Amino acid sequence: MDLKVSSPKEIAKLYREQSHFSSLSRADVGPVITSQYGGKYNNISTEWTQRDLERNEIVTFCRQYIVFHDDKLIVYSGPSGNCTEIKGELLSQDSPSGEMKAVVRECSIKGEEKQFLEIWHKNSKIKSLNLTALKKHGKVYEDEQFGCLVWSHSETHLLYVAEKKRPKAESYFQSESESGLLGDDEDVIKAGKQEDTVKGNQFVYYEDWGEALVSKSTPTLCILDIEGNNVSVLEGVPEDISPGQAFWAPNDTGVVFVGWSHEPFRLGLKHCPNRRSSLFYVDLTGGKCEKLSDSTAVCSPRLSPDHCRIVYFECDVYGPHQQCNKLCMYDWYTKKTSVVVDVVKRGREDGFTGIYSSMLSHQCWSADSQRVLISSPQRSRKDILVVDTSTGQVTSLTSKSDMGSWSLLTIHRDLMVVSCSSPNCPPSLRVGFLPASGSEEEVSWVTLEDAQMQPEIDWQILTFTPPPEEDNKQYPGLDFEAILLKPKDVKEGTKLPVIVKPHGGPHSVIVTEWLLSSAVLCRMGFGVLHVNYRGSLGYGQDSIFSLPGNIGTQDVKDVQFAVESILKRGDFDREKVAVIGGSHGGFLACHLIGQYPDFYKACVVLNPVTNLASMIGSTDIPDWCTVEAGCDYNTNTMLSSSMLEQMLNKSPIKHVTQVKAPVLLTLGAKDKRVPNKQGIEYYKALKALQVPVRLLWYPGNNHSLSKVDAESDGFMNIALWIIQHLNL
Ligand SMILES: CC(=O)N[C@@H](C)C(=O)N[C@@H](C)C(=O)O
Repeated sequence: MDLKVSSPKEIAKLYREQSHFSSLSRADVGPVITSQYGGKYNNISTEWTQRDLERNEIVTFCRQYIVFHDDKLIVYSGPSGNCTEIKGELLSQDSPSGEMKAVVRECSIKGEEKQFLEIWHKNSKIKSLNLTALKKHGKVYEDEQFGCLVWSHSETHLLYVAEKKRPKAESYFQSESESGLLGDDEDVIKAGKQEDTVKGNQFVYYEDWGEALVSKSTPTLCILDIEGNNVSVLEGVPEDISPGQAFWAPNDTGVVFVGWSHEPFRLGLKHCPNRRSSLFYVDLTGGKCEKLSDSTAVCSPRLSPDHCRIVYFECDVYGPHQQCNKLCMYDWYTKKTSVVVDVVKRGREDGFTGIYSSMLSHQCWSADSQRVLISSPQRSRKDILVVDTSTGQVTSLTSKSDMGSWSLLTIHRDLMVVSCSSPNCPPSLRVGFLPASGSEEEVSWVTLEDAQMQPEIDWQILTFTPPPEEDNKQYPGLDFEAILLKPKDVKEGTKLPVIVKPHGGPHSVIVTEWLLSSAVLCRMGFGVLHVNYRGSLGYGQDSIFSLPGNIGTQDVKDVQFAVESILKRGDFDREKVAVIGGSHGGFLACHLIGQYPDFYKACVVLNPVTNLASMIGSTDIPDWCTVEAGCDYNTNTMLSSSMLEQMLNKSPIKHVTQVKAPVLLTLGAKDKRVPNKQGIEYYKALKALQVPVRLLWYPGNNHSLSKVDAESDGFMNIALWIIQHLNL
């Protein structure tokens, strides 16, 4: 069968075209304004990201909209201007009244990177503080894990997280003039102080928080007194705790934050909400710090609009990296904690399968402080759920819609701003009012920004029941799903080539949302099968727990079963099957070509796990290797030969001698999660076995391989590799 699109020029054109669709990253609703004619309206500010292939970067831009309403229904809405690119903003936040805006900006002055904290009011920047020159702390944290920029309720102070100031280190052999003690560092003079220096500490190792959090080691809570231009580092946070995700307590008496334990050493945090952490409160006057939650793993605390309660997610420490969350609630005045929504072992009759999001939206409460909104995978969809905090009842706002997946961007006085998309429809922007309790299903959405549907793509969710011999004895009766993308209007009798894509994690999920590379592959003429094998998020805790100890078998067999099942339908060509996977998905791809050597005709792996036994000593998440191999973990765990054997036995490198499929590897030079030595180990084995192999090396890229050139070059190479080896 000829592909619709197969020449490099045509593929690049299609990729360029499809990468113009932008994604929503944020929305903020301004205060309600009453017009001179009595009509009420809100301004909505949205932030979008888009790949700019010419500039080789992801650009962020904003667009404003206006929404007229009567507090229940939207009567008129539309954009109020064109897009504007946002540059250099690390963090930004409107004040609670909407009168002011704070921005942390990074810019280069005379070739040196500086960070500024700016306050904007009406049409001017009223303050710009050079945080770098102040030298109260290191770089400001802009990441989602720790970072925040929060106005006090009184709008007089700002709270943010920054790296703890490190004493200047110098060699024992540095002369006084070289060391700057007699020097003329302009910023030091302006700041009015000389720095303490420590000799012999230049090469001291600082642990960091791993993948995507490199150079983030010791976060501190910092407060700017806006009137006094004074930045202070908050005291009272316990020495063994790294604080983040902070906000002001009711009445600004102190600060509430999540504190992660960093003793005896730091473990990677990205995709790992299962790290020992608690909710803390530090009092501003006495510096007294108290724990508000038990020592489990917590994240995303959010204060209710009436300032009486805090909701947050909680899960177990260690074990599978991502699990079903509990939604907990702390009452500020009674100091009592309750579990609002518990862990769900198996999907419920009403369709609710548990909470699997890693983050709550920054604004997630209904106006009356009774209900909380959560976007979460529910099997292969992502839906917006409403939780009644007094009854624990969960209702889906979106499960009945045709759109595949929904995310809440924000909610303000019950006006919800959401993003939705499907595998054949890029993200669009919608708004709607949260209906009264009990009538949630009556929600009516108004589209602010429509997306261009891709009519050439067909998609569906397939459900599979594993054959009896593959049922998990400890967790029987679990099913799983796959999302199949197929080109529309295929000539009768044509058998399509198919690309199988198992996701990484393994405790993650692919939902029915816009997926750029799959959309392009589908438009080229491939069937694309995303398999959410048992162990994926969104199917209940039992499904997650069924996998550790069984990786390399249960997940591999589920993927193979899904592919074999679609081949039986007759639309696909059994001789033209390729597999692509990244990380644990790469682990599965390598297993599949090793265990089914005649089945797959081409394989592509992105930063794959190939040998757990060799990965454990170099990854930022050594616990992942032990837990997934079926062993327990705690920080005192010392390796034994039997553990290493178990890890090796579960690894795809065990099957490498059987491999026949040509393999393309794409590796990130700076991957801390699955260090590139994993890919190189597999590459060398294939070379020795004379299996066709090609390795692409992306400098400056980490585990996600998400820099624009790595992603686009990677895509082209992947597509051409598959075309070549499937003889298309
Ligand atoms: C927990 C984790 O990061 N596991 C990796 C081995 C992995 O598979 N990561 C996934 C989430 C990825 O797609 O990068």
